[in-house]
Amino acid sequence: MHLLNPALVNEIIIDPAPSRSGPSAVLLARPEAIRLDAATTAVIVVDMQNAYASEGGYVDEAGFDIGRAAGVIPKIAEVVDIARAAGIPVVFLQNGWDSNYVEAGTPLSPNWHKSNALKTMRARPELAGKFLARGGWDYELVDGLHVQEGDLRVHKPRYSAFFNSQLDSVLRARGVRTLIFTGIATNVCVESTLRDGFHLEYFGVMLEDAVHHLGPDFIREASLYNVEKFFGWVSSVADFTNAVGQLPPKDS
Ligand SMILES: NC(=O)N/C=C\C(=O)O
Repeated sequence: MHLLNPALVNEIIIDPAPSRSGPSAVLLARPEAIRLDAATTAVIVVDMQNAYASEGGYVDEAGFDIGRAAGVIPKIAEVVDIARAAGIPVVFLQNGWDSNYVEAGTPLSPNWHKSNALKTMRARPELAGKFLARGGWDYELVDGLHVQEGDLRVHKPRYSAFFNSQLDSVLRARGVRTLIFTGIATNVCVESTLRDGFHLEYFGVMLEDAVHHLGPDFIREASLYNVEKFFGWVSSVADFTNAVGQLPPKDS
């Protein structure tokens, strides 16, 4: 059974899994609508850690404006709840390294030079060991977003979650084809992961009101443009809610 939005019947609808047999729904998106179902879709929550959205976390201490970051937390909570109810897997990504920063690399790694967390800790030795270390507060997910039974948690040591992590195998093992992206930062880890997903043949959809950027507002526009034009699709929490609402509840 395919539940179509009648308003879309004459529009282009991208179908990442045309041989599916179960119910599907149409997610309104730019530049085209995209068909999704619970069996081949996953929600990816990128790095919603204290580091990126809480006062006193890495990004705040490094001098970025985190004023609007907290605003995406309830949006993401909504997306995650809706996905769980429909049986769509939710993957929480967490960015960082072991507490000795071995995984962060040495001066032979560009990460050692470009990571603003590492740079800030080197510049301010009183902060050494504080940022993005597994086991620490900075690494933990923000209050308001919690891994629940049935969710997946994937650790990642670089901006793209497809490098040196289990993400690709976790997704392929479940037959996932479409990735719904939420989290921080639109222009860094979200975009990097969506781009690498494109090259691995995943269909990436960014929910524009469930992501937040690092840097000036023009970078958000640039990132959304890149996704819409070259790497995937852009949709919203309301459209995701509407589409998933057309799917049967989990175990029904
Ligand atoms: N989660 C991210 O987008 N991170 C961006 C920068 C960093 O981790 O230093």
